[in-house]
Amino acid sequence: MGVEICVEGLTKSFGHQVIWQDVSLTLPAGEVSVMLGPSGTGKSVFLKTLVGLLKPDCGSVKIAGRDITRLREHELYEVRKLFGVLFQDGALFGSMNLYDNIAFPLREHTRKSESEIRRIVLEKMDMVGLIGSEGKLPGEISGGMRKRAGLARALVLDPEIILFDEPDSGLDPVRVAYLNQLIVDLNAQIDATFLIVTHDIASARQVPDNIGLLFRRELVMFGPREELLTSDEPVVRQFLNGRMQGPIGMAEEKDATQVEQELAALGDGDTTQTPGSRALTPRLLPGPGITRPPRWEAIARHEAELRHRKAVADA
Ligand SMILES: Nc1ncnc2c1ncn2[C@@H]1O[C@H](COP(=O)(O)OP(=O)(O)OP(=O)(O)O)[C@@H](O)[C@H]1O
Repeated sequence: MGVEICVEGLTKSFGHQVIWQDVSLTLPAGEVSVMLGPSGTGKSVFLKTLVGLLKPDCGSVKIAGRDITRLREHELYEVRKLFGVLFQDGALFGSMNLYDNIAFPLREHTRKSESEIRRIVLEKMDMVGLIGSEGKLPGEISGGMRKRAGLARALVLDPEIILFDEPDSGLDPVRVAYLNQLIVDLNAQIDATFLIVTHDIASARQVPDNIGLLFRRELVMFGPREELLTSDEPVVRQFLNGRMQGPIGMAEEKDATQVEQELAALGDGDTTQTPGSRALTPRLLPGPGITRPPRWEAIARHEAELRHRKAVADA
Protein backbone atom coordinates (compact mmCIF):
# COMPACT_ATOMS: atom_id res chain seq x y z
CA MET A 1 0.00 0.00 0.00
CA GLY A 2 1.34 3.45 -0.87
CA VAL A 3 1.84 6.14 1.71
CA GLU A 4 0.02 9.43 2.19
CA ILE A 5 1.83 12.69 1.44
CA CYS A 6 0.59 15.63 3.43
CA VAL A 7 1.75 19.06 2.25
CA GLU A 8 1.03 22.07 4.45
CA GLY A 9 1.69 25.77 3.87
CA LEU A 10 4.50 25.07 1.39
CA THR A 11 6.22 28.09 -0.18
CA LYS A 12 9.16 28.06 -2.58
CA SER A 13 11.08 30.93 -4.10
CA PHE A 14 14.36 31.36 -5.95
CA GLY A 15 15.84 34.69 -4.88
CA HIS A 16 13.01 37.23 -5.19
CA GLN A 17 10.97 35.01 -7.53
CA VAL A 18 8.16 33.33 -5.60
CA ILE A 19 7.29 30.12 -7.47
CA TRP A 20 4.26 29.17 -5.37
CA GLN A 21 3.12 29.95 -1.87
CA ASP A 22 1.07 28.42 0.90
CA VAL A 23 0.38 25.19 -0.98
CA SER A 24 -1.55 22.65 1.11
CA LEU A 25 -2.87 19.32 -0.12
CA THR A 26 -2.97 15.65 0.76
CA LEU A 27 -2.10 12.98 -1.78
CA PRO A 28 -4.12 10.05 -0.47
CA ALA A 29 -2.30 6.75 -0.06
CA GLY A 30 -2.58 4.49 -3.09
CA GLU A 31 -4.48 7.03 -5.20
CA VAL A 32 -3.52 8.65 -8.49
CA SER A 33 -3.31 12.45 -8.50
CA VAL A 34 -2.54 14.78 -11.39
CA MET A 35 -1.00 18.25 -11.11
CA LEU A 36 -1.86 20.67 -13.89
CA GLY A 37 -0.80 24.24 -14.53
CA PRO A 38 0.43 26.55 -17.26
CA SER A 39 4.11 26.30 -18.19
CA GLY A 40 6.44 27.78 -15.64
CA THR A 41 4.04 27.62 -12.70
CA GLY A 42 6.44 25.38 -10.82
CA LYS A 43 5.07 21.86 -11.23
CA SER A 44 8.53 20.32 -11.64
CA VAL A 45 9.76 22.41 -8.71
CA PHE A 46 6.86 20.95 -6.70
CA LEU A 47 7.89 17.36 -7.56
CA LYS A 48 11.51 18.09 -6.65
CA THR A 49 10.41 19.58 -3.32
CA LEU A 50 8.34 16.47 -2.51
CA VAL A 51 11.32 14.23 -3.03
CA GLY A 52 13.60 16.53 -1.00
CA LEU A 53 15.79 17.65 -3.92
CA LEU A 54 14.75 21.27 -3.27
CA LYS A 55 14.20 22.86 0.12
CA PRO A 56 11.06 24.99 0.52
CA ASP A 57 11.20 28.42 2.20
CA CYS A 58 8.55 27.30 4.68
CA GLY A 59 5.88 24.68 5.21
CA SER A 60 6.03 20.93 5.63
CA VAL A 61 5.91 17.75 3.54
CA LYS A 62 4.94 14.82 5.73
CA ILE A 63 5.55 11.40 4.29
CA ALA A 64 4.50 8.49 6.47
CA GLY A 65 4.29 11.05 9.29
CA ARG A 66 7.87 12.43 8.88
CA ASP A 67 8.44 16.00 7.75
CA ILE A 68 11.05 15.55 5.01
CA THR A 69 11.82 19.27 4.84
CA ARG A 70 13.56 18.92 8.19
CA LEU A 71 15.59 15.82 7.49
CA ARG A 72 19.37 15.72 7.14
CA GLU A 73 20.88 14.46 3.90
CA HIS A 74 21.54 10.90 5.16
CA GLU A 75 17.96 10.61 6.49
CA LEU A 76 16.62 11.94 3.19
CA TYR A 77 18.60 9.26 1.38
CA GLU A 78 16.51 6.65 3.23
CA VAL A 79 13.20 8.44 2.55
CA ARG A 80 14.04 8.75 -1.15
CA LYS A 81 14.00 4.96 -1.38
CA LEU A 82 10.22 5.22 -0.97
CA PHE A 83 10.10 7.11 -4.27
CA GLY A 84 10.26 6.09 -7.87
CA VAL A 85 10.61 9.03 -10.23
CA LEU A 86 9.92 9.00 -13.95
CA PHE A 87 11.71 11.99 -15.43
CA GLN A 88 10.56 13.62 -18.68
CA ASP A 89 13.10 11.92 -20.96
CA GLY A 90 13.34 8.73 -18.91
CA ALA A 91 16.77 9.99 -17.71
CA LEU A 92 18.50 6.82 -18.89
CA PHE A 93 22.28 6.46 -19.13
CA GLY A 94 23.01 6.63 -22.85
CA SER A 95 25.95 4.22 -22.78
CA MET A 96 24.16 1.46 -20.84
CA ASN A 97 21.74 -1.02 -22.33
CA LEU A 98 18.18 -1.13 -20.98
CA TYR A 99 18.90 -4.10 -18.72
CA ASP A 100 21.80 -2.32 -16.98
CA ASN A 101 19.87 0.95 -16.81
CA ILE A 102 16.97 -0.75 -15.06
CA ALA A 103 19.28 -2.79 -12.81
CA PHE A 104 21.19 0.36 -11.80
CA PRO A 105 19.18 1.33 -8.66
CA LEU A 106 19.30 -2.27 -7.41
CA ARG A 107 23.09 -2.44 -7.81
CA GLU A 108 23.47 1.04 -6.24
CA HIS A 109 21.08 0.74 -3.29
CA THR A 110 20.81 -2.96 -2.43
CA ARG A 111 23.08 -5.95 -1.83
CA LYS A 112 20.98 -8.28 -3.94
CA SER A 113 22.68 -11.04 -5.91
CA GLU A 114 22.88 -10.76 -9.71
CA SER A 115 20.37 -13.62 -10.07
CA GLU A 116 17.87 -11.82 -7.82
CA ILE A 117 18.53 -8.56 -9.72
CA ARG A 118 17.87 -10.43 -12.97
CA ARG A 119 14.54 -11.73 -11.67
CA ILE A 120 13.42 -8.23 -10.61
CA VAL A 121 14.62 -6.47 -13.77
CA LEU A 122 12.87 -8.96 -16.04
CA GLU A 123 9.69 -8.79 -13.95
CA LYS A 124 9.57 -4.98 -14.27
CA MET A 125 10.49 -5.07 -17.97
CA ASP A 126 7.63 -7.50 -18.46
CA MET A 127 5.26 -5.14 -16.61
CA VAL A 128 6.03 -2.30 -19.01
CA GLY A 129 6.12 -4.50 -22.12
CA LEU A 130 9.87 -4.36 -22.82
CA ILE A 131 10.85 -8.03 -22.70
CA GLY A 132 13.23 -8.75 -25.53
CA SER A 133 14.75 -5.24 -25.54
CA GLU A 134 17.23 -5.85 -22.72
CA GLY A 135 20.30 -5.38 -24.92
CA LYS A 136 19.14 -2.20 -26.68
CA LEU A 137 20.75 1.17 -25.99
CA PRO A 138 18.47 4.15 -25.16
CA GLY A 139 19.52 5.82 -28.44
CA GLU A 140 18.26 2.83 -30.42
CA ILE A 141 14.67 2.88 -29.18
CA SER A 142 11.63 5.18 -29.54
CA GLY A 143 10.63 7.89 -27.07
CA GLY A 144 7.72 5.76 -25.85
CA MET A 145 10.03 2.83 -25.16
CA ARG A 146 12.43 5.13 -23.31
CA LYS A 147 9.55 6.30 -21.08
CA ARG A 148 8.61 2.69 -20.36
CA ALA A 149 12.23 1.83 -19.59
CA GLY A 150 12.36 4.84 -17.24
CA LEU A 151 9.20 3.57 -15.62
CA ALA A 152 10.63 0.05 -15.20
CA ARG A 153 13.67 1.61 -13.55
CA ALA A 154 11.43 3.68 -11.27
CA LEU A 155 9.72 0.44 -10.19
CA VAL A 156 12.66 -1.78 -9.28
CA LEU A 157 12.94 -0.68 -5.65
CA ASP A 158 9.20 -1.32 -5.14
CA PRO A 159 8.41 2.34 -4.41
CA GLU A 160 5.50 3.45 -2.25
CA ILE A 161 5.24 6.70 -4.22
CA ILE A 162 5.81 7.29 -7.94
CA LEU A 163 6.25 10.76 -9.36
CA PHE A 164 5.78 11.17 -13.11
CA ASP A 165 7.10 14.38 -14.70
CA GLU A 166 5.16 14.80 -17.96
CA PRO A 167 5.15 11.11 -18.87
CA ASP A 168 3.28 11.90 -22.09
CA SER A 169 5.54 14.65 -23.43
CA GLY A 170 6.80 13.90 -26.92
CA LEU A 171 4.53 10.89 -27.43
CA ASP A 172 1.86 10.48 -30.10
CA PRO A 173 -1.78 10.16 -28.90
CA VAL A 174 -1.83 6.39 -29.31
CA ARG A 175 1.35 5.94 -27.25
CA VAL A 176 -0.14 8.29 -24.64
CA ALA A 177 -3.26 6.09 -24.49
CA TYR A 178 -1.08 2.97 -23.98
CA LEU A 179 0.98 4.74 -21.33
CA ASN A 180 -2.16 5.86 -19.49
CA GLN A 181 -3.45 2.30 -19.48
CA LEU A 182 -0.08 1.14 -18.17
CA ILE A 183 -0.21 3.72 -15.37
CA VAL A 184 -3.71 2.62 -14.34
CA ASP A 185 -2.76 -1.07 -14.52
CA LEU A 186 0.36 -0.44 -12.45
CA ASN A 187 -1.59 1.44 -9.83
CA ALA A 188 -3.98 -1.52 -9.53
CA GLN A 189 -1.05 -3.95 -9.33
CA ILE A 190 1.33 -2.19 -6.94
CA ASP A 191 -1.05 0.12 -5.08
CA ALA A 192 1.54 2.90 -4.72
CA THR A 193 0.66 6.60 -4.44
CA PHE A 194 1.02 8.27 -7.86
CA LEU A 195 1.50 11.95 -8.68
CA ILE A 196 1.57 12.87 -12.36
CA VAL A 197 2.52 16.26 -13.78
CA THR A 198 1.02 16.59 -17.23
CA HIS A 199 -0.23 19.04 -19.84
CA ASP A 200 -2.36 16.38 -21.47
CA ILE A 201 -5.97 17.20 -20.60
CA ALA A 202 -7.34 13.93 -21.97
CA SER A 203 -5.08 12.05 -19.55
CA ALA A 204 -6.01 14.37 -16.70
CA ARG A 205 -9.69 13.74 -17.38
CA GLN A 206 -9.57 9.95 -17.33
CA VAL A 207 -6.61 8.71 -15.28
CA PRO A 208 -6.57 10.27 -11.79
CA ASP A 209 -8.58 10.12 -8.60
CA ASN A 210 -7.61 13.71 -7.82
CA ILE A 211 -6.61 16.79 -9.80
CA GLY A 212 -4.76 19.92 -8.71
CA LEU A 213 -4.10 23.15 -10.60
CA LEU A 214 -1.26 25.58 -9.99
CA PHE A 215 -1.70 29.13 -11.27
CA ARG A 216 -0.56 32.60 -10.21
CA ARG A 217 1.81 31.20 -7.62
CA GLU A 218 -1.01 29.36 -5.88
CA LEU A 219 -2.73 26.02 -5.81
CA VAL A 220 -6.07 27.14 -7.28
CA MET A 221 -7.81 23.85 -6.52
CA PHE A 222 -7.03 20.31 -5.47
CA GLY A 223 -9.72 17.69 -5.10
CA PRO A 224 -11.49 14.66 -6.50
CA ARG A 225 -11.42 14.40 -10.30
CA GLU A 226 -15.19 14.82 -10.58
CA GLU A 227 -15.13 18.05 -8.58
CA LEU A 228 -12.53 19.63 -10.85
CA LEU A 229 -14.06 18.39 -14.09
CA THR A 230 -17.42 19.94 -13.22
CA SER A 231 -15.98 23.06 -11.56
CA ASP A 232 -17.13 26.58 -12.45
CA GLU A 233 -13.80 28.13 -11.44
CA PRO A 234 -12.74 30.12 -14.58
CA VAL A 235 -9.05 29.10 -14.44
CA VAL A 236 -9.97 25.43 -14.09
CA ARG A 237 -12.52 25.63 -16.94
CA GLN A 238 -10.11 27.44 -19.24
CA PHE A 239 -7.29 25.00 -18.59
CA LEU A 240 -9.39 21.84 -18.86
CA ASN A 241 -10.90 23.08 -22.12
CA GLY A 242 -7.60 24.33 -23.53
CA ARG A 243 -8.99 27.62 -24.74
CA MET A 244 -7.64 31.17 -24.95
CA GLN A 245 -10.59 32.91 -23.28
CA GLY A 246 -10.06 33.20 -19.54
CA PRO A 247 -7.61 34.36 -16.92
CA ILE A 248 -4.58 32.49 -18.33
CA GLY A 249 -2.65 34.55 -20.90
CA MET A 250 0.19 33.65 -23.27
CA ALA A 251 3.02 35.13 -21.23
CA GLU A 252 1.35 36.60 -18.17
CA GLU A 253 -1.97 37.04 -16.48
CA LYS A 254 -4.63 39.10 -18.23
CA ASP A 255 -6.34 42.04 -16.58
CA ALA A 256 -9.72 41.45 -14.96
CA THR A 257 -11.74 43.54 -17.48
CA GLN A 258 -10.36 41.62 -20.44
CA VAL A 259 -11.15 38.29 -18.77
CA GLU A 260 -14.70 39.44 -18.01
CA GLN A 261 -15.25 40.52 -21.63
CA GLU A 262 -13.87 37.26 -23.00
CA LEU A 263 -16.00 35.11 -20.72
CA ALA A 264 -19.11 37.19 -21.47
CA ALA A 265 -18.46 36.82 -25.22
CA LEU A 266 -18.07 33.08 -24.73
CA GLY A 267 -21.41 33.02 -22.87
CA ASP A 268 -23.62 30.07 -23.67
CA GLY A 269 -21.38 29.21 -26.59
CA ASP A 270 -18.97 27.83 -24.02
CA THR A 271 -20.31 24.28 -24.05
CA THR A 272 -21.11 24.19 -27.74
CA GLN A 273 -17.61 25.34 -28.70
CA THR A 274 -16.06 22.63 -26.60
CA PRO A 275 -18.45 19.71 -26.62
CA GLY A 276 -18.56 17.80 -23.38
CA SER A 277 -16.49 20.48 -21.69
CA ARG A 278 -18.19 19.87 -18.38
CA ALA A 279 -18.92 16.22 -19.10
CA LEU A 280 -17.57 13.63 -16.74
CA THR A 281 -15.20 11.66 -18.95
CA PRO A 282 -15.33 7.95 -18.02
CA ARG A 283 -12.55 6.78 -15.76
CA LEU A 284 -9.92 4.53 -17.28
CA LEU A 285 -10.10 1.13 -15.55
CA PRO A 286 -7.40 -1.55 -15.26
CA GLY A 287 -7.26 -3.67 -18.40
CA PRO A 288 -8.42 -7.27 -18.77
CA GLY A 289 -6.25 -9.72 -16.88
CA ILE A 290 -5.39 -7.22 -14.14
CA THR A 291 -6.93 -8.27 -10.85
CA ARG A 292 -8.83 -5.34 -9.48
CA PRO A 293 -8.14 -4.68 -5.80
CA PRO A 294 -11.15 -3.46 -3.72
CA ARG A 295 -10.37 0.20 -4.45
CA TRP A 296 -10.62 -0.40 -8.20
CA GLU A 297 -13.73 -2.54 -7.79
CA ALA A 298 -15.37 0.43 -6.05
CA ILE A 299 -14.28 2.76 -8.89
CA ALA A 300 -15.67 0.33 -11.49
CA ARG A 301 -19.03 0.18 -9.65
CA HIS A 302 -19.15 3.97 -9.44
CA GLU A 303 -18.39 4.27 -13.16
CA ALA A 304 -21.10 1.75 -14.03
CA GLU A 305 -23.57 3.71 -11.93
CA LEU A 306 -22.64 6.98 -13.68
CA ARG A 307 -23.08 5.35 -17.10
CA HIS A 308 -26.45 3.96 -16.04
CA ARG A 309 -27.62 7.38 -14.79
CA LYS A 310 -26.48 9.03 -18.03
CA ALA A 311 -28.25 6.40 -20.12
CA VAL A 312 -31.48 6.98 -18.15
CA ALA A 313 -31.12 10.77 -18.52
CA ASP A 314 -30.47 10.47 -22.29
CA ALA A 315 -33.40 8.11 -22.87
N1 LIG B 1 17.07 25.57 -9.66
C1 LIG B 1 16.41 26.66 -10.04
N2 LIG B 1 16.92 27.89 -9.82
C2 LIG B 1 16.25 29.01 -10.17
N3 LIG B 1 15.03 29.01 -10.77
C3 LIG B 1 14.49 27.82 -11.01
C4 LIG B 1 15.13 26.58 -10.67
N4 LIG B 1 14.32 25.55 -11.03
C5 LIG B 1 13.22 26.12 -11.59
N5 LIG B 1 13.32 27.47 -11.57
C6 LIG B 1 12.28 28.40 -12.06
O1 LIG B 1 11.05 28.03 -11.48
C7 LIG B 1 9.97 28.29 -12.37
C8 LIG B 1 9.09 27.07 -12.47
O2 LIG B 1 9.79 26.04 -13.18
P1 LIG B 1 9.19 24.58 -13.42
O3 LIG B 1 10.14 23.87 -14.32
O4 LIG B 1 8.89 23.95 -12.10
O5 LIG B 1 7.83 24.91 -14.17
P2 LIG B 1 6.78 23.89 -14.79
O6 LIG B 1 5.44 24.30 -14.28
O7 LIG B 1 7.21 22.48 -14.50
O8 LIG B 1 6.92 24.24 -16.33
P3 LIG B 1 6.63 23.34 -17.66
O9 LIG B 1 5.17 23.00 -17.65
O10 LIG B 1 6.96 24.28 -18.78
O11 LIG B 1 7.53 22.13 -17.60
C9 LIG B 1 10.61 28.72 -13.69
O12 LIG B 1 10.54 30.12 -13.78
C10 LIG B 1 12.05 28.27 -13.56
O13 LIG B 1 12.92 29.11 -14.27
